Amino acid sequence: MQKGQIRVQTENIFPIIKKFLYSDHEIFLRELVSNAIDATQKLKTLSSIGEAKGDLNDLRIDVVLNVEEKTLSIIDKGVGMTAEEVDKYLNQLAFSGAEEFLSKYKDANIIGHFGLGFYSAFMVSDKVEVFTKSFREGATGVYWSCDGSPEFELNEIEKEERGTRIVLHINEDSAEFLDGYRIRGILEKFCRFLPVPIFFSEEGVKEEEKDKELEEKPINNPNPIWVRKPSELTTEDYQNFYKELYPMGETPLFWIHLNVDFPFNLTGILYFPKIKQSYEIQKDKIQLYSNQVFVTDEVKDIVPEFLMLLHGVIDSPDIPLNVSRSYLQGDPNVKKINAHITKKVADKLDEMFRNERNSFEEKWDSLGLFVKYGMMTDDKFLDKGNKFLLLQDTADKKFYTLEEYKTAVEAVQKNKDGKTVIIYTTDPVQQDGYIKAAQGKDYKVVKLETLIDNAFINQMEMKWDSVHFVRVDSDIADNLVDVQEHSNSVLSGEEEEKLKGLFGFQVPDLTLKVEVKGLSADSAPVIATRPEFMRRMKDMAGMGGGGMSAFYANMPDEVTLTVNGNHKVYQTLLKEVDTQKQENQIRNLADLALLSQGLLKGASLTEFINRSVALLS
Ligand SMILES: Nc1ncnc2c1ncn2[C@@H]1O[C@H](COP(=O)(O)OP(=O)(O)OP(=O)(O)O)[C@@H](O)[C@H]1O
Repeated sequence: MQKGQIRVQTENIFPIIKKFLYSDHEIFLRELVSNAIDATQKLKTLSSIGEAKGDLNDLRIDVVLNVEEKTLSIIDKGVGMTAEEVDKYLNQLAFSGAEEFLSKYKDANIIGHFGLGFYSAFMVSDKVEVFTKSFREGATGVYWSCDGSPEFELNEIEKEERGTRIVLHINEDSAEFLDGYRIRGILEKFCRFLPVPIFFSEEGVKEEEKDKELEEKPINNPNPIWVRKPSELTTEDYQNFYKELYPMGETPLFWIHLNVDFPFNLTGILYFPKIKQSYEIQKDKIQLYSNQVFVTDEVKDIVPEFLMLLHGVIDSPDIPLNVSRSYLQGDPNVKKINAHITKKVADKLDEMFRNERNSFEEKWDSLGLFVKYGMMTDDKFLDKGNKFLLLQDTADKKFYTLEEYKTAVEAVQKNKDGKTVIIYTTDPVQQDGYIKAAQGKDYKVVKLETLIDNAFINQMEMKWDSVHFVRVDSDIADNLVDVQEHSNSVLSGEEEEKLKGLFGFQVPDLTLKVEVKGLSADSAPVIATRPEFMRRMKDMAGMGGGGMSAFYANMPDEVTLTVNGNHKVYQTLLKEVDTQKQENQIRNLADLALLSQGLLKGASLTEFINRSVALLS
């Protein structure tokens, strides 16, 4: 028997490990199962090149909980360790056999790197025992144990089977890990796609209390599709895998299979979900793996912000397992991964747009959100997105790219500064009257009706210097492209002034501006419009935008009432001798216009109804 001291610089590293190594204690299980996986994978590699002799038999990993003895064991049939190896790898903290193995056998898929994972066992254990036997011919069994002090015990034992059994004597503070549901839950979280079948069972439990069927089923799917070649996979495979990840999810729109091996390693599948309403968006749906070990579902920093809306998995051994935010942000690989994913997604969208435009257009309702969000937040994506961003016309529902729209409206929607005026509606139903008026002038009114569009419009006006956006109800149709100075009103100057005076009343919570214009006789008698700038600011404030918009949040809505002097109703109204009746009729005309803007509410609306009834009787 050999006795000795764990060789580390600090006198006693264990308190440090317990406290600081990992904030989440449950990851000890991830670390130990990962080691068991590594040991098994090493054996496969060595066997494939003839360095390990004999049958591999059924390679599996067992996690066994014994509540009576308060132990949790992790058992593998991998390479095992000789006494020298135990001394080298377990007695020297931060000495990793994985690094050594990797430098010798380049392509092996090994999880460990740092030589620290094993020690995480001491976060939850009073004592750790290792029973191991190397695959090497003539090897004998080795026993190692350590009770959390820097002293360890190492001796030879009889052991029949090749491989390693790690027995953790769970400490009092960690009693939560003596619960079968908890352990199964942790395994399902971290080990769901590990490459060797893992089984969980309980000892010391009455036979009839056991769920035999569950114990006979592996915890994991050792062969997830992201590690397979895209050419071997069918649409069904991708859809089934999506179901496996998100059992409640609807069939995704499409997916991108990532597969990079230079300058970093990355595989994965990103799914585009169907989105009906932007408020349904769920972030934190992408899962991050490192060699099939689950790391986190908080992929911020690795995946560009706008792609957090996607679902799926990313697997990269180049992302460290014990991720910490500050580490990730500074990591050059992470930056490259981020840029690569953006490029891949942009290329895929571009390819779909060019090759299957119809189906791209069908998906635009969901896709538009990603594309717009991406164009706003990532300039590289903006460059590509400019080519496949779509604007849908309200009249014939046809889709236009920006360039196509510019060409189509060139003759009528260029303003005096040479900019294309994009006329949009945020609500085709509510703004129907305004849309009809604009269409009467051959304008193409496009739909920009999602939550993100407000911000998108603001940003694109800064990024695209040749366009200007106006909402269809921001002015009378005549003024949407360029403000018309002259007005061919049939009214005299005096009559116009009188009319303006009649409309000079106050409405609570609104700032009204009145102008009299000579519009065509069949246009409405009064049109209420909301100036673009003010409305945008208020919309932004409404969505929680800060800065300048916050200033406008508490200001009253600004509305322009354009009185159509050419409408025949004024011929009689101006001559009306009953001033009360005249006033009521004028108020009603104004209220009808406000109603069309959805701005007539509360007491003003009640008054309008009462006045209308009175006018009828
Ligand atoms: N179940 C096992 N079978 C065989 N060897 C093992 C086993 N567990 C640990 N080892 C050996 O001990 C070494 C140290 O393990 P440890 O978990 O501390 O570090 P690591 O896996 O190399 O890196 P990481 O800190 O990233 O997990 C391993 O590299 C491996 O050589």
